[in-house]
Amino acid sequence: MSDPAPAIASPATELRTWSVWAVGLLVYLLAVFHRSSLAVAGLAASDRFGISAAQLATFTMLQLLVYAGMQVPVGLLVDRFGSRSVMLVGTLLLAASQALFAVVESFPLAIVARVGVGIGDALTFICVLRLVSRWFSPRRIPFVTSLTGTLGQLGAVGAAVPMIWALREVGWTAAYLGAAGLGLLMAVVLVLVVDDSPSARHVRGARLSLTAVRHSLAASWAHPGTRLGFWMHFTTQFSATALTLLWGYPFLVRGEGRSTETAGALLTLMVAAVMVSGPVLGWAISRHPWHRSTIVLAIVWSIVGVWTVVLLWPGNAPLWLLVLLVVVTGVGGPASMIGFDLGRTSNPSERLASASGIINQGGFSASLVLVIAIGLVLDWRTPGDSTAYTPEAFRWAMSTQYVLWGVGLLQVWRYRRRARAVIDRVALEAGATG
Ligand SMILES: N[C@@H](Cc1c[nH]cn1)C(=O)NCC(=O)O
Repeated sequence: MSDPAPAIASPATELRTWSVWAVGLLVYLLAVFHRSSLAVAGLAASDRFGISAAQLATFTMLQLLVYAGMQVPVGLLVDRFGSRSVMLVGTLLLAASQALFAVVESFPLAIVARVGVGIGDALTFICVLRLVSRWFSPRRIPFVTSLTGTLGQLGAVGAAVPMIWALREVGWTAAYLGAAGLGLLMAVVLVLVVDDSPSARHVRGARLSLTAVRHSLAASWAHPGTRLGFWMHFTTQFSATALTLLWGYPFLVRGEGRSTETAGALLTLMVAAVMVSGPVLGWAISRHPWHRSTIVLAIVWSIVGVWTVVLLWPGNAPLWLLVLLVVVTGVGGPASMIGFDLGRTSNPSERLASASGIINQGGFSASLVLVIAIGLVLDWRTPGDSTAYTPEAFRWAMSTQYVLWGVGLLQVWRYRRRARAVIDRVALEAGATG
């Protein structure tokens, strides 16, 4: 139920389409960069704000909380005001918040800045998804959507090495002001290049009233395809997100006895797995849209299987098993993008962004719950106030994932049956291939 296929005929139109996408992608990449820019600055942040490791983790949790909580309002805003306007506000807010983070020295003000980063970040991704569905033909949307999610993760890689370098060479304030400056630059490029659709600079939806909002959200949620998308997103990505945003490094070093270099290499390998599997999954679901949920179930069961072997392994898991773990878990990230495709084919164009917002909430809420649960269980299984977590404590903590997998798999299975009962397979496959 996406927009009618735009006629992508001339090379000039093709070039215009890919230019708009490239700018949208760069803005999303920058949002991921800002989101991740604190991960490598942990020690410097502790010194600057005089905070403990637990307070440092508050930054990550707060950002996730704000991001997840903003998804539905942002979806509604995008349907109402269009991608161009909302994305511009998001980019400026990200730049302003990073600039604030660059100059403040107190923990409460730093929290305000990170909340700003969370809101600005939330204003980005749904806009890019909406641009993709307006600019590309339905046949290309699943692949381009997947490519967007995948390439966007390079923002996290960009946040690692350059930020480590900048923090060391130019110091905290200049490093974060530099990051903010990139946002200003992108805002200018966005204004120059991005239009909401091939035929209009701005595409605005109907005015938002409380009743209209209620009806629109209720209609999206009532469709089993939207719910299936939500639970797919919920179930696939939390393991990878919790590892990359906070717990991967301590788990590999303290829980599995690996050196810091090996842990870093394993987490980099996870990003490589995302890069390779994203386009493959995008291609697979554009060829076999009816089997989207089967692909998701197979991936989630593989993630559960590998984690189970790692957690049951007596002593430290061997390196080959940890390699398998990060690769299979990493594939969960791009697999979550399949959820958005369910949203696209189950909702009319005018509420596509709000449906995407609902779906995007799934994975990030689950990730937030997991990040908190791991922290709580680690503290519970570690004597006193020590943060010298043992491998045994990590085994307990990582096992909390089974609750989320259990709920998610059950819901995917339930809504897959309901969605299949209402989706017209012939029309779906014709739309996807034609
Ligand atoms: N699951 C991510 C996208 C992704 C793709 N590969 C790895 N992760 C997602 O939902 N992204 C939304 C966002 O704002 O990043």
